[in-house]
Amino acid sequence: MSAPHQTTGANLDQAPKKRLAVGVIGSGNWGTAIAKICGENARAHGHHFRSKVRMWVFEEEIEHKGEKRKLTEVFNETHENVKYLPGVECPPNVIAVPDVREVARRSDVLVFVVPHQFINRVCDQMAGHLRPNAVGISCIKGVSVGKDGVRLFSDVIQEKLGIYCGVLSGANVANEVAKEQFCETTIGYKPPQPIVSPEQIVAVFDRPYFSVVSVDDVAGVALGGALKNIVAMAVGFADGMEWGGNTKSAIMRRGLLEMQKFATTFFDSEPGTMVEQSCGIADLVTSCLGGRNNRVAEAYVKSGKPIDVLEKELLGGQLLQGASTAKEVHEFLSTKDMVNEFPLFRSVYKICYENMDAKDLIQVLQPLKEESENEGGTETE
Ligand SMILES: NC(=O)c1ccc[n+]([C@@H]2O[C@H](COP(=O)([O-])OP(=O)(O)OC[C@H]3O[C@@H](n4cnc5c(N)ncnc54)[C@H](O)[C@@H]3O)[C@@H](O)[C@H]2O)c1
Ligand SMILES: O=P(O)(O)OC[C@H](O)CO
Repeated sequence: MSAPHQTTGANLDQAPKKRLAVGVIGSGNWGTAIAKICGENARAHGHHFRSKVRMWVFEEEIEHKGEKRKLTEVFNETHENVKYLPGVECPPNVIAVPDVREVARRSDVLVFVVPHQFINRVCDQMAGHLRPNAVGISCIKGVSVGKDGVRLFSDVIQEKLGIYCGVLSGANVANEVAKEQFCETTIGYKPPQPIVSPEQIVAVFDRPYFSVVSVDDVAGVALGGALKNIVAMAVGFADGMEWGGNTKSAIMRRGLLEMQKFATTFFDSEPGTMVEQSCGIADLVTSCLGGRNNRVAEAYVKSGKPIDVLEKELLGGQLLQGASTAKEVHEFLSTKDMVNEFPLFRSVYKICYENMDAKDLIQVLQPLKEESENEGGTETE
C-alpha cells in the first residue's frame, strides 16, 4: 500500500503576511466543541490567527435560570453553550453571533459544523458575503444525494460559495473532546492553490488532546464520517437484540468493507484511508461503542417507538444523522442498481424505513446469502 501524503502536528515556522480570522458556522454539540478548540488555538498561535473566533448560532430562546433568554446572550455572558454542550467552558475569545453573514464577512477560515440537513439553506444565506480568499473546512458527517448523484458536503459548500473546502472527520464524540480526553482526527485538505497552507489549517485544530493528521484523500475522509453512521445504527440494533461482542464485531467488519467499497467505487479514494486513519476504522469503532446513532438504534429495538420520536426523546435537540444517511445512500445505490452489493447499508435502510425486523440483520451476515443475492438479486426481508 503506498504511503499517503500526511501533515502532522502544527508546524508554523513562517509568519504569514496577515493574521487569519477563524469563524465557525454552527454551534451544536460538535460545533461548540470545535469552536472551543479554534478559540484555544487562536490564542496559542497569536502571530497567525486573530484572537476573536466568531461562532454562528442558530438563534433560539431557551429557559435559563427561570428566565426566557436568547442562546447567544447566555453564551456570551457565561461562555457555555448551556443547551448543546452544558458543563463545558469555552475560552472568552469565542463569541456567539446570530447573523451568519457577519461571520462570513469577517472570516478567512470558515469551519462548517451544522447537521447536514441544514447546510444548503445556511450556504444560501452566506452566498455573496465571503472574503475573496476564504477557505472552508467541513466537519459535517453526511452526504448529499440529488439528481447529480452522491456529493460530498465539502463539494456542495465549494460550489455554492465559490471557496475551496476541505474536510475534518475522526473518532471524535463531542462530549469527550470537550472534556479534553485524548483523540485523533483526520483532515482532508488539498487546495488547488495554498491560499491557506495545510500547516495553517492543521494549526487551527491541533491540540495536545486533539491530534490532527492531514491527508490528500478528501473524499475518503468525508465518506468515512458519513457512512460509519449507518454502521453505528446496525450495531445499535444488535445492542437492542442483546447480541454479544462477536456479532457486533462482525457487523463492524462488514460495515468497514462496505464503507471502503463505496468510497473507492464512486469516488477517487485511497483504500487505505478507511483502515489506517481516524476518519475510518477509529470513527466506526467509537460510534458503534455508544454514539447517538448507536443509542437511538438500540432504543428503537427495545422500545418499538419510531426513530424520529426517539431522536426527540433521547437527544435533547441534537440531531441523528444515520437514518437519513442510510436513506440517501439507498436512493443513490438504487439509481445504480447496486443496492444488493451493500447488504448491510440496505438492511439499515429497511429497518428504519420499511419495517424490516432488526433480528433479520443476522441473515445479512451469512456469506452464502450474500453471494446468492449478488448473483440473483432476490430479497427475502
Ligand atoms: N456531536 C458529535 O459528537 C459529533 C462529532 C463529530 C461530528 N459530528 C457532526 O457534526 C455535525 C453537526 O453536529 P452537532 O453535534 O454540532 O449538532 P447537533 O446534533 O447538536 O444539532 C443541533 C444544532 O442544529 C442547529 N439547528 C437546529 N435547527 C436549525 C436550522 N433550522 N438551521 C440551522 N441550524 C439549526 C441547532 O441550533 C444546533 O446548533 C453533524 O454532521 C454531525 O454528524 C458530530
Ligand atoms: O454520536 P454520533 O453517532 O453522531 O457520532 C458522533 C461522532 O461522529 C463520533 O466520531
